Amino acid sequence: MSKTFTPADVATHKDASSGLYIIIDDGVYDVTNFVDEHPGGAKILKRVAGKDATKQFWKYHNEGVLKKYGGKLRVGSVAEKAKL
Ligand code: HEM
Repeated sequence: MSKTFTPADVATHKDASSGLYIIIDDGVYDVTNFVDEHPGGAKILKRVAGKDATKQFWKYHNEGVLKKYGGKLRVGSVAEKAKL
């Protein structure tokens, strides 16, 4: 199911109780159940939860990562681009 989120909606999902959402490009990803298996570590993902992590994401990953995990983790799209 795909939803449309504003950056403000995503910002409410920044801890384990509300779920950990991050924005990459125009996508919103729920990484709540992924943090513990993230090869880059849980800490770094928790730090960007609720935020636009596009810059950080593309610094450490390539297209293949979103192709592999995007289908499983993507919960929707951002209505407007977050200001960095
Ligand atoms: C949907 C979100 C994400 C997914 C599915 C994901 C997945 C992965 C995967 C599969 C790797 C292993 C390396 C590779 O195959 O390229 C990795 C490494 C890493 N990730 Fe992520 N990641 C996500 C978000 C992030 C974010 C937002 C950050 C930074 C804030 C981050 C930081 C890192 C770092 C530092 C590494 C280690 C790179 C290295 O050892 O060279 N990741 N991630």
